[in-house]
Amino acid sequence: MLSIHTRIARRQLLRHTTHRLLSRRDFTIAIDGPAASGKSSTARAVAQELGFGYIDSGSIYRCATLLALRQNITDMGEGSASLADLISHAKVDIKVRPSTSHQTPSLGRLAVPEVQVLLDGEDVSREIRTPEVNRLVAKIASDSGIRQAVLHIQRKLAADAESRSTTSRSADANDMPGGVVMDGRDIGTTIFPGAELKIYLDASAMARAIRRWDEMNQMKDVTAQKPAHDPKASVAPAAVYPSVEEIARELETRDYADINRENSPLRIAPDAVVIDNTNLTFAQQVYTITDLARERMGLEPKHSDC
Ligand SMILES: Nc1ncnc2c1ncn2[C@@H]1O[C@H](COP(=O)(O)OP(=O)(O)OP(=O)(O)O)[C@@H](O)[C@H]1O
Ligand SMILES: Nc1ccn([C@H]2C[C@H](O)[C@@H](COP(=O)(O)O)O2)c(=O)n1
Repeated sequence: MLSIHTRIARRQLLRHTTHRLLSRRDFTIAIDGPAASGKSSTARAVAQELGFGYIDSGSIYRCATLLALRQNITDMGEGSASLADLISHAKVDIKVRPSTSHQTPSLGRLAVPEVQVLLDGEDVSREIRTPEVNRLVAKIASDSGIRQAVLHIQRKLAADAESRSTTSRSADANDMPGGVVMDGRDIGTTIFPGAELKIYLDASAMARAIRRWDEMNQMKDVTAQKPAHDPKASVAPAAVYPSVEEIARELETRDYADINRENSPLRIAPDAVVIDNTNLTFAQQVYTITDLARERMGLEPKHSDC
């Protein structure tokens, strides 16, 4: 026979555990915005700060595009159904590796986890970001059959987001409900219209193009620093790296396609918080979002001074 105290303690433990289980995916943060506005770097840092899972929805469209290129499907009229079938039967996985160090000078000291994208077990993280994929992805993403297939993958990945959460939660993250941060173009409008926090991240077209250009040049520098005996170390010819103007044109073309497509176009959700980060530091934009999330979870904001 259990004592009354033991029974009360057990009941409290059960209630606490149930609350923790129920609240694992209680909080969803949707981050939408145009290309290169900082969505994925911000979403990853926010996820790590809050100990949430992270899903890069654009990478799923990129996987579909890679499949299309590999199968030579470029006509979305005829190929749509077979590509939708291919992607819906493929296993897309997004693995987050927690980071403790800053990645680039522009990001300061904030940790931005690395993300690995697996397509049927193959690491395609680099292959889905090639110029060929960049050129085709907006066309693939405008197809309604593909969007429907990707929607199911997105919701499934979110459902087991807990296994994706960054393992090194910040000091007080254990007191928080679980959650997921997903970035894309239609997360707050279509995928999770009930998300607890919706952010529309924007920046001027020139700031976005310069940041992308900087990013490419940093990668070029890293490649150049590899030892000369490494056969993979040869620096790609300069012509491979586009100018800021070319990058700006590519971003503009992609934004135009994303905003003007019929299915689930890029829109600002009516209840979204719009953050223009043209003149913000990376830390300012990340902490603005984590503090908004903390407030909505009933917790004290931590960075009201930055
Ligand atoms: N406030 C900021 N100041 C300076 N650089 C920033 C800032 N925010 C993000 N960046 C940088 O801008 C670049 C683009 O960011 P990111 O890749 O996160 O954009 P994105 O919106 O996810 O892009 P895409 O839609 O093409 O996937 C990255 O190099 C990132 O480090
Ligand atoms: N929820 C989403 C996410 C992405 N897309 C499209 C739009 C982009 O052109 C493409 C690649 O996205 P990125 O990796 O650059 O974020 O995928 C979309 O339509 N909906």
